[in-house]
Amino acid sequence: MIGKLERNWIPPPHGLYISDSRWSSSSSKRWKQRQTSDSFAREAKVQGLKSRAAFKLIEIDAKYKIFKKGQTVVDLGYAPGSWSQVAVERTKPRGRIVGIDIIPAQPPKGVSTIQGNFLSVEVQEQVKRFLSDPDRGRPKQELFASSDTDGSPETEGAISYIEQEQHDIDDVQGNTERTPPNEKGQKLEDDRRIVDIVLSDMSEPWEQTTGFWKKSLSNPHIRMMNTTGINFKDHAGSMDLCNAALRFSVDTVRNGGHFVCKFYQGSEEKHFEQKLKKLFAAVYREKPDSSRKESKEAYFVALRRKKDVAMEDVFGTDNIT
Ligand SMILES: C[S@@+](CC[C@H](N)C(=O)[O-])C[C@H]1O[C@@H](n2cnc3c(N)ncnc32)[C@H](O)[C@@H]1O
Repeated sequence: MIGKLERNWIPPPHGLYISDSRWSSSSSKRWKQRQTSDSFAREAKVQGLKSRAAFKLIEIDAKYKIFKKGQTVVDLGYAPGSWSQVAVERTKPRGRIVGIDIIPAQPPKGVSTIQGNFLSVEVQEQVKRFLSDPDRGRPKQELFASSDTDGSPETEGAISYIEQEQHDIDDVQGNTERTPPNEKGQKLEDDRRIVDIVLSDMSEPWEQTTGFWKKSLSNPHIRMMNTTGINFKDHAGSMDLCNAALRFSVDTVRNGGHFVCKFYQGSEEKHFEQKLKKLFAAVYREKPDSSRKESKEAYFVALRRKKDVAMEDVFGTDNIT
């Protein structure tokens, strides 16, 4: 079903929306009503996608062409998983997709997942450890395939499995001095950053009509960022998540890699945009057609990570924790 996703996909026309975006006791009923009258939700169902959110990423990719075969993609706030589904489809056959979410969810096919609060430094470190093996989470049957029907996977600029192996041999044999000593530190730093794209759609949890979380002992929904309909609160919460995603990207995104991040509009967004511009060559704001008009959500699309930009260049010396 997901094979129907095309790069030049044209969004279906909008259905009728119920204008109240706040969540109240009767909101579940309204949500269901809205889903049935929403052409994006209907289309998602037809295409076997886990949510209508997929179309936001499809629209972004149609415009900016961020995906290529073989990429490593980190999907922050992946659940229920429609962005990851799109990423798997567009990076196959050798791409690897790592999803992180605070709530437990069934991973979409071909996606490795880690459950945890991404605002926690420990969780971020766990994700980095997972990523540090460039082979981990990559489809095995494709890794050793001699050919594939779509042509060679594009891993332009990527550290492939074979290249990584060569690095290890060079280290053992002391061959690393081929790189001039003054550039060695930067080279090692560059080699460690092996993520091609960080996606963050972190915000309110997806609607669960039946669910474990309401009964959960750890009650995870009170720890995640839930949208409230109170604009400044949603904005502040989303800026925390955006900053966590950006910090992580400084450490993990390779030169030339990309960053897509949802935010709730408000006074801090300009400052965040300036930080993005320090790390990326081009920064755009997007409000995809498939994003509900009444929602204050929008997306930053930041393209082509620049070389030689450190954490303090982006966040300043006071803000390094
Ligand atoms: C709008 S949903 C993402 C939808 C997803 N992009 C898709 O296409 O299916 C937002 C997700 O962010 C997650 N989230 C919110 N705060 C988080 C946090 N601090 N750490 C990890 N995940 C978080 C929520 O649990 C929720 O599943």
